[in-house]
This record gives sequence, C-alpha cells and structure tokens, in this order.
Amino acid sequence: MGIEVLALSLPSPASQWERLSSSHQASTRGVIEMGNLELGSTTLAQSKSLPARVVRPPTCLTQIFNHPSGGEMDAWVRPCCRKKPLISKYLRGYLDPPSSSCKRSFKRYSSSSEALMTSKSQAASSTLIVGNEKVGVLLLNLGGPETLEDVQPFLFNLFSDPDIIRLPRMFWFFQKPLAQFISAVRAPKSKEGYASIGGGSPLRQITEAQAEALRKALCNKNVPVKVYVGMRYWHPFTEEAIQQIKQDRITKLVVLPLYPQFSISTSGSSLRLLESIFREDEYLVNMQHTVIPSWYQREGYIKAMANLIEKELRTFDSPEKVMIFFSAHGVPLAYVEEAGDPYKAEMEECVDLIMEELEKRGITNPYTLAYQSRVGPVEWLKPYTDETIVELGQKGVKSLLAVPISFVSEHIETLEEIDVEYKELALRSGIERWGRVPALGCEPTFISDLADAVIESLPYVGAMAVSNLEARQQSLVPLGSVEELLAAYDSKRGELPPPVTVWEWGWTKSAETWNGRAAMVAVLALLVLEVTTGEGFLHQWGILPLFR
Ligand SMILES: C=CC1=C(C)c2cc3[nH]c(cc4nc(cc5[nH]c(cc1n2)c(C)c5CCC(=O)O)C(CCC(=O)O)=C4C)c(C)c3C=C
Ligand SMILES: [Fe+2]
Repeated sequence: MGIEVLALSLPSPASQWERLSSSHQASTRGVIEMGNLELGSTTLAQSKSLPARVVRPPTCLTQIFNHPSGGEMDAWVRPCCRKKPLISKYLRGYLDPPSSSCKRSFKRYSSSSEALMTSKSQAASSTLIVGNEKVGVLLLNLGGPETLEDVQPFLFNLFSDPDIIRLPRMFWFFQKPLAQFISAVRAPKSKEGYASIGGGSPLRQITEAQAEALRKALCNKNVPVKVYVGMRYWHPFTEEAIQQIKQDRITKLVVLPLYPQFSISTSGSSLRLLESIFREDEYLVNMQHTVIPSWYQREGYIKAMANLIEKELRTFDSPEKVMIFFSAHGVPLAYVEEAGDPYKAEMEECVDLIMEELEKRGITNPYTLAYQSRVGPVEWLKPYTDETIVELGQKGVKSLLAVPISFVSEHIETLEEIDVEYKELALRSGIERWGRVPALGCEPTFISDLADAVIESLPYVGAMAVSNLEARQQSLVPLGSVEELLAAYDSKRGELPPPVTVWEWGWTKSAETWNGRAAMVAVLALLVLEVTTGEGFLHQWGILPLFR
C-alpha cells in the first residue's frame, strides 16, 4: 500500500534531460562538465571539427605526472603497464620519455614541477593541458545491501531519493517518513530475494573488481589513474569516495556512471548528488572534471554484448530459432513521457545497435525488448517482461535467450528475478529451452572500451568553457555544467502541465493517478495520527519503532 505513493507526482522537467538525450551529441557520445567552467575555446574548435556521432579518441595520449608527495605514489599507481608509454613529439625537448611502468613514470617526474597531458588530436589543434595533475576516475553505481540487516536501511536510502519518489513541493518534508514506511513494508519481500542469492548483493564486489580492472586497463594504455567507486544507496557511498578523492588530492576527475543508458533515476540521481557535494566544497568546486553521461552506443560495449549473446546462442540445439529477449530495468512511464528521461530512447537504440552487430556476424534471430522490476502500482515502461514472456509462450516460442541489458554486473534482478522468477514463468508458459546471457562484469573487451571512453574524455576535463548556449548545442559534446542542467530541470518543473489536467470518470489513467493521490493523503493522515496518538496498525505490527 505504501508503495502506491510512487503514483504521485513525478518530475516534469523536459529540457535538460532532452538535451542530454535527444541527439547523439548530447548524452551518448560525449561528456559533460560539472562545476566550474573554464578555458575551452580550443576544445570547442576541436570538437567542431569532429564528426557528429563519434567522439574521436585521442590517438596518442601521453601523460606524465608529477606527484606532490612521492610517498603516496606507490599506493596510487601499481606497476602494471606493459607497453612503453608513448610520448608525444610535441613534448620532446621539454621532458625525458617516461619509463616503462606507470609507477616508474610517476617517480621519474616527481621532481618536476609540472605534469603534462596532451594527445595528437589536441596537439593538432594546439591544445596542451599543462599542470600538476592527478587524474581520478569515479565510477558511480547504485549499491546494494551486503547483508540481510542492510536491506531495510538500503531501501530507506533508495526511497528517500527525490529522483526515485518525487513528491510535490508541499510534501517534501514527508520524504523521509514516507521512505521509512515504504522501506519497512517492502523489506520482508526484498530480504527474501537477497536471501535467495546468498544473503546480500554482489554489486559492491563486482563494481570494485571492475574498478581495479579499469585501472589496470588504463595503466596498460599508459594512463595511470586512481579509480574510485561511489554508490548511491549503500557502501561505499559517493560521499566516501569523494572524501578519498580529496585526500588523494586528485586534480582532474572523470565521472563515469556504470549505467550504459542514462536515466534520471540512476545516473541522473547520482549526478545530482555529486553536484550538491561539489557545490558545497571549496576543493571540489575547483577540481576540474568531466562526466560521461552514457555510453551504450560505444563500439566496444556493443561488441562485448554481441560476443556474449553469440556465445550463449551456441549452447542451444537450434541457435537460429532462439528468441533473443532483451530485458531492461523499467522506470515509471511518467519519467519518459513527462520528465523527458532519455532512458527508453537510449535503450531502444542500444538494442538496435547490438542487433546490427549480430547481423554483421550473420545472426538474424528474432528479438524483443521488455522492461522488468516495476515497483508500485503506477504504469511503468511497457511491454513488461513478465507479460511478454507469457505472450511469447502462447505464440509458440520454444527457445528463449534472456539478455539483461541495463546492467553491467550481476545483482538481485539478474540472479533472482531473471534466473528464477522469469525462468519459471517461461517454463510454465510453454517455453522449453531457457538461456541467459551473463552480465558483462570484467569482460576484457568491455573494460578496455570503458578505458578508451575515459581516455577520450580527458581532453575535455576542465576545458569546456563555452558560455554561448548556441555554440554548446552545436558542439559535439553536451557542454555545460550539471549545475546548470539541474537548475534548468528544477525551474521547468512549475511550468509544465500537471500529469492530469482533466478529470475523467471510469478506470482511467486519470482515475488511477487520483486514486494514488487519495491513497497518499490517507496514508499521510494515518501516519500523522499514529505518530501523534502512538496507536495504530504500525505500532501493532512493530513497524513504527523503526521510525525513531
Ligand atoms: C538501469 C538500472 C536501474 C533503473 C533504471 C532503476 C530504477 C528504479 N529502481 C527502483 C526500485 C528498486 N531498485 C532496486 C534495486 C536495483 N535497481 C537497480 C538498477 C536500476 N534501478 C539495481 C542494479 C538494483 C539492485 C541492487 C542490488 O542490490 O543488487 C530495488 C531493491 C531491490 C528490490 O527490493 O527489488 C528497488 C526497490 C525504482 C523505483 C526505480 C525508478 C524510479
Ligand atoms: Fe532499481
């Protein structure tokens, strides 16, 4: 019942999320910057000369770092680089070539007062970033409860997020009590799920392994960085990662949400949090950074997904007859229709790109995309995974290969929902052969591609000062700060039409919305009554003490 509040008002900001999503230049092929805007005319010129759809990687990126305190260096960069670092000819005469390991290259120049970063493409446009730089990569992810005791507080954090439950302004004060209520009601069911996958989420372990693999891949590409993990709803929290970033005196940061497709509810929420942390901290305000908002269209990622699908198809007796079933995490429909969330468009394009890649390999199986994991009674993106599985069974599909598409790590929604619930449903619905593609995890092609994405974004770090809005829109990358984007997002909220403008009788969307609102008011009233009188269902069920 508590979850009905999800039916309440959702964000209605279109413009900046549309700007992030509607064109390829926006969210998918570029980077955005948060916080300070500075410098940048050279970068703009450079980006304008590039094709509209692809961020061309710097072909030869050389970094020579100076670490202010030599002692920290060992913890910072472990010796992993196999290849000899490439040194740009433009730097010869200024510095000696670095040594063959990341570690040694740091040490060698630790006496120098400057660090240099350049690339052929930058050099071609006479861009040379000079400074005493320490580069960090911040991986953002959702986080998950590590034990069953963590489940309810994890859910509380999740439902406290205004990008997950958007309350009307007048009810903002109620966000946390409501989150407490919903998390308490949902916790038993969630705990069952986590218990069935070993008593907790593997998300932290996998994300940390991905971070280490990425660090190594970057090191092998002669880009020594430190990689941090910042989770939105559980440890290691984004705030903890930021603390570490400050302690390490990182000067340039690449922010990489581990969601291939952008959604307000995932990457958007994490960026909003990051923006608020940045805004309040003098060190962070001055730290140059870049965000890679989504990367579902990257060749390496698409190829890695196609590899996994191709491999799994081969396990079927008649691979060509298998229905490829892409299952993405859903979001409430209103996110897309009213708030301008690019998630659905990016998801559809991503599926098309993977199928195109498979087609190139002679694989032309039938395929479909559906959305899973809906929460609460509001309408989510359709078609729903469960309903689609039943329909496919009814239509006579006998072999089905499930492909989790919005996740890059195994977690409760792949291990429990897909592997157990949907598999059972499929078998009950007449599907005889079931297969599932694993999540990418630390798959080398994928990690290498993420490393390339980071390298490609480096020339944009702190070098995107373009105040002219028109110039920004024409640019290859969605230039601008998240601060600005979020401000636009909030300012638009009041102007957009409310979700329901006309009262309609009958079992309509309008009625559902108003029912949801009425239920919310009723829940509010009951809660206020319970809190003030100390009597009621929640006390009887032992839920209310959790509020304190
Ligand atoms: C692209 C990925 C995700 C989107 C979009 C997303 C939106 C979204 N999620 C909820 C509610 C819940 N999500 C939960 C777990 C969860 N969600 C994602 C990813 C996306 N969520 C992941 C990776 C996980 C699993 C983390 C783990 O522990 O392994 C949960 C908790 C689990 C459960 O109780 O089912 C909830 C609740 C909403 C409401 C939403 C969009 C508004
Ligand atoms: Fe979720």
